[in-house]
Amino acid sequence: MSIPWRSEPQCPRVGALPALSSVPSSPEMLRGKRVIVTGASSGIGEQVAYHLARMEAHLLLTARTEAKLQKVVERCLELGAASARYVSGSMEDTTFPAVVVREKLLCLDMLILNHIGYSYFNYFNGDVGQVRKLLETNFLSYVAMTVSALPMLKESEGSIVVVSSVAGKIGSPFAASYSATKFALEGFFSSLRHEFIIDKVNVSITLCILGYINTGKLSIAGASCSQTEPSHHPPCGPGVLSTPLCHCATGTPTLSKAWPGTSDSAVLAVNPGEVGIPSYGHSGGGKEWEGYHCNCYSFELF
Ligand SMILES: NC(=O)C1=CN([C@@H]2O[C@H](COP(=O)(O)OP(=O)(O)OC[C@H]3O[C@@H](n4cnc5c(N)ncnc54)[C@H](OP(=O)(O)O)[C@@H]3O)[C@@H](O)[C@H]2O)C=CC1
Ligand SMILES: CC(C)CCC[C@@H](C)[C@H]1CC[C@H]2[C@@H]3C(=O)C=C4C[C@@H](O)CC[C@]4(C)[C@H]3CC[C@]12C
Repeated sequence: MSIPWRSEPQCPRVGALPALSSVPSSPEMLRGKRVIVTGASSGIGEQVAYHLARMEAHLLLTARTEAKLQKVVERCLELGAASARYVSGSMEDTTFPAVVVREKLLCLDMLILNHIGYSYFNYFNGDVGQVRKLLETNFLSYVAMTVSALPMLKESEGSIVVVSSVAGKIGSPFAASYSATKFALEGFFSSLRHEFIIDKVNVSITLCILGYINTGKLSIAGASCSQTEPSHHPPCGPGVLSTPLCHCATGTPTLSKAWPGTSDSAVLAVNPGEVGIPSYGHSGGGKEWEGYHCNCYSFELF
């Protein structure tokens, strides 16, 4: 299996990624593209990696658990990845983002930032240290990865995909620290996108606003959800999600629509579910959420 990143003296141009919403996406669009997926050892990141593998991309996967990454890499190769390898390490380690990007590659077309550190979902317990740690993992490492990757992404006119959450758009109980990290992503990357436009930097930034996707990890203490399972109509899970997520990174916001109150097509809500979100939220331009389809639920306090 050829290693596409370091073996070539100069990065071959494999074609710029098309602007969002301009071209229908197809499996060919990512063939031969060099993509980093963070948090790829499980959940949504793992499924996105498999999807990219089927599209014959070159993959560099990261997470902490080497044994899991090894298995994911093997599966990606079986599924048709042009190449696949991993770097294990923790995004709590402030030196890790530069290690991943600068020491492991010369060329990059797409950076998919997806990992999250452990969060407890309960009343905020006053632990500032925990908030600081989560900001490091869920937010600052995204910034650091972006800074390290930007020279290569400018060269390839590539894309940055930031996986965020409904919790980064609206506050809900029991998610204060996690929510803060996702709001931070929104502020930083939306602002950066404007700067790229002003500076004519041809690197797209896509924020994916996800509702609840069942990866088997949810346990929320202190609250009961009005629905404890995600919608089964249509079936919903990380595998279902990976298709629209990859599409939104490459062209067509399938199964998605612009977030209410935004006109920027790069800000997408990607939700395969059809459960209506309660219509009390407001966003950006002050439009109501009413009619907005999202696979998530209202909380009820005990
Ligand atoms: N699932 C859902 O309902 C929703 C998810 N999202 C977003 O989707 C993305 C993926 O979520 P999901 O798949 O559920 O998450 P998972 O918990 O399933 O996966 C998290 C990934 O991040 C890795 N990871 C955890 N801690 C660290 C660390 N310190 N350094 C580096 N990597 C780490 C994990 O691997 P390892 O433990 O091996 O390091 C794993 O690969 C997240 O950004 C999340 O906010 C948004 C809305 C809803
Ligand atoms: C308007 C509000 C009532 C909406 C509330 C929506 C709530 C229920 C939704 C919005 C974002 C969702 C969480 C999320 O973003 C990421 C993860 C990580 C994953 O590993 C386990 C699931 C978890 C905790 C989701 C749980 C459900 C959350 C809090």
